[in-house]
Amino acid sequence: MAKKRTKSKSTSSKKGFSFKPSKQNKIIFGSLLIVLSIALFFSFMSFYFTWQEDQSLLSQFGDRNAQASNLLNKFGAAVSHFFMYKGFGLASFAFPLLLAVTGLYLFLGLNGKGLMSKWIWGLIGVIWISVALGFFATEQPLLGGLIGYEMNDFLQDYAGKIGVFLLLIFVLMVILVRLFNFSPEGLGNFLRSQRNQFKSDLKKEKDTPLDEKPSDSDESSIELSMETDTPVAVDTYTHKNDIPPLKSEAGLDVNLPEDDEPTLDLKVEEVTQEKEESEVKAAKLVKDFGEFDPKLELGNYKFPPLDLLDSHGASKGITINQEELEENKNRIVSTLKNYKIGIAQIKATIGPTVTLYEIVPEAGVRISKIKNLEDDIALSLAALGIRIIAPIPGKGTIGIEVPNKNATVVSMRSVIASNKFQKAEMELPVAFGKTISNETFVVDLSKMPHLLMAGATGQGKSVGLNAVITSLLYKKHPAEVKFVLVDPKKVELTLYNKIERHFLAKLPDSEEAIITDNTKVINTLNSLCIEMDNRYELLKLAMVRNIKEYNAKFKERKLNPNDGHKFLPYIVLVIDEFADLIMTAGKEVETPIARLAQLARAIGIHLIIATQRPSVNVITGIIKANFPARIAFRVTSKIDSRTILDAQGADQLIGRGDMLFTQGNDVTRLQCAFVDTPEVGKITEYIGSQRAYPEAHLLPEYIGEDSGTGIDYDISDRDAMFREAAEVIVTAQQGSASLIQRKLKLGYNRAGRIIDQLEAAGIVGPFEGSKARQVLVPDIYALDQLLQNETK
Ligand SMILES: Nc1ncnc2c1ncn2[C@@H]1O[C@H](COP(=O)(O)OP(=O)(O)OP(=O)(O)O)[C@@H](O)[C@H]1O
Repeated sequence: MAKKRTKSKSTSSKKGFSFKPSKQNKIIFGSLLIVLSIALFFSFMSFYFTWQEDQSLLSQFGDRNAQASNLLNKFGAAVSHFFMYKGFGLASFAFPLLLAVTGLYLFLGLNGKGLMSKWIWGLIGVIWISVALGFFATEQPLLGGLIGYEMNDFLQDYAGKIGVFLLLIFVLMVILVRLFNFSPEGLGNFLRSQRNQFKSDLKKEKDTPLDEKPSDSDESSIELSMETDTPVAVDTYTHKNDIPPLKSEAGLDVNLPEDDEPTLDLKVEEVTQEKEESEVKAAKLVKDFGEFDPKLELGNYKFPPLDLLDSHGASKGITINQEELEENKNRIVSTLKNYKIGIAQIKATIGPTVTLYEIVPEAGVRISKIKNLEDDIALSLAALGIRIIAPIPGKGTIGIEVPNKNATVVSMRSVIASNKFQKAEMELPVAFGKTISNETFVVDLSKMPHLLMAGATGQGKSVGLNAVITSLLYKKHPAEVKFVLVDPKKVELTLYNKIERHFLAKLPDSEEAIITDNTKVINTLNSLCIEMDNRYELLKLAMVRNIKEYNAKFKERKLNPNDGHKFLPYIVLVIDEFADLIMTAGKEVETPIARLAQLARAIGIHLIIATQRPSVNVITGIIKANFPARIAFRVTSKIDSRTILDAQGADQLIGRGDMLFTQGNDVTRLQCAFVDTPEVGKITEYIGSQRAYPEAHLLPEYIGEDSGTGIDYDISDRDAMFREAAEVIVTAQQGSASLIQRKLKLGYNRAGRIIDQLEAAGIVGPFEGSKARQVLVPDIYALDQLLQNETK
């Protein structure tokens, strides 16, 4: 390898600027050039002071006794005379520089590809400087040297002074364009940046005493005037006193586009480097401490055992009376015959509450005919709650569901113990119950992503909610999921108080975690909206798309808690009686619920809403549109069924946990798992008796509309949208924060603050509970008057 490398190096140097391929020779020759360049530099320097004294000695170079005043004696005097006097004057300093650069290239064994162009441009520069000095410094011919003087003279004889001047300008342009990529825009940018820097320097200078200004920058300015010849740059440079060398060099480079590029490169490198660094750091942290375990704080937490649940006599399995089966079959066949519908085949599937008779009609029978006769068939069969499915989706058969005389209870215990639930690899697995074919039905709440539950009173909603919560309690650790429970009925969810410090979330200042007061519900919903916004911000910072990816990244220790990152538990909001809430608080709850339903799925906030009044003013279009997953328990009318499911059928259910579930398209009939209040009590008792977090999970604080009453706001402190908000309120004659939110697309906090400011300004009245505030200004004209009088 090593051999290969030396070989390739030597071949590349052959192509470049090298005389001898061997490394030693290059070092020797390089050192010679460096030494020579130093000798030349000192000779040239002292030439300016000694040239007159030494001039007479030039002819006596061979005389050993003759001593020159030049620092390098006769050698120095002769060489300087040749370069400076007879040659290019001051520009000759470029030769020691070029020699030194060449020497360094050779000495360090660098690839000498660019050397040739350095020499060419160096020589062009030398000629230009010497001619320019010959042109401008006519009084001091030594500055331009003989060549500069003579060339100038020669050119002026043909082109005159102006011609030579223009020629010098043109060559300068060529040098600037070719060598420094000069362009007018670049110059513009450069001057602008210099002006800004100059301004900021001036500002700084005001703070620093004048005598601190540097005086040692002359050397650099000489060097630079030779190299770049850009007075602006030199001028600015001398004004600087604290710019690091790298920056000042870049600043002096007239080639601005090039100047931009390296900084851009540098940024990109920084980012990738940072990323790599953080990844390495994360890997090291994981190696040292293992992955982050959110459950560690309650490491000894024990999941509730199955024994806490009752089997409700379901261990016996489904008992079906053979006679009943036969009887039902015969009645179906004869009834259909009455309507002239022939049956080719009939099959029964026995479920916990209903038995499904699957019928294959004779060829030529139209399905629509059977569908139309649904009510008549039901009447003839004289059984309660017959549901006809014509045809069964995905099958060419017709289904008739007939309730069993003795329904079997589906116990929560049996569904929790089922393999399907135990092995469910879901984020939020929920075991609802059993299907008609007696299979356990498990769905992922995080995929739903929100659930609407409706049904007439006493049909099993509360049991359904308990089944959902119980499923999650059996599968999730307190660190992984938090519940926000809203219970306007005040009795249904109280049992969960015991697990407040394990599983519940609440507002910082509230005493009770379970919310029973409607005004608190509004605050909680708005607080959840803030939590949602905060979580989106975290997801954005972490560059992930959803809570699952975020938590995975956090566990891998790729997200720094010092930057505000934390493990995010799922939040499940359960509202037991939505109708009551929407009747009293109206839009104020509908808007945040709709917002949460629309946006919260990615950040792990899921809503479960139950209502016993499934009318359109409760389940509004906006709510429905955002709740694709719906459960209907038995309802009293076909209209209610349509309101919930967009299909009929819920009116034909038999109650006691008999339900229809839809997640968008198909409707599945299920028997809800039964979990009784004492069982829930035992579970919460079991969890509640274990070590808990110091307090319930705290939601972000929400400053409600009522909190700002009576506060005198300074006019200058008003929100930028104050005026627009006032116009919206006055035009609509409705003083509600949610109106401002909607019309001006503002956040809850901000709209709340604006309402307070409007109250302080006397535009709206004080907070009146669930009602909108009174608007005290009748029209826009009066508003204008009021605001004008304020500023006087
Ligand atoms: N899945 C079920 N299996 C067996 N029985 C059930 C089931 N669900 C409900 N029941 C029975 O129905 C009764 C009423 O249920 P639940 O309290 O859930 O009704 P609800 O719809 O919440 O009523 P409300 O709206 O008045 O609160 C229960 O006490 C229970 O006896």
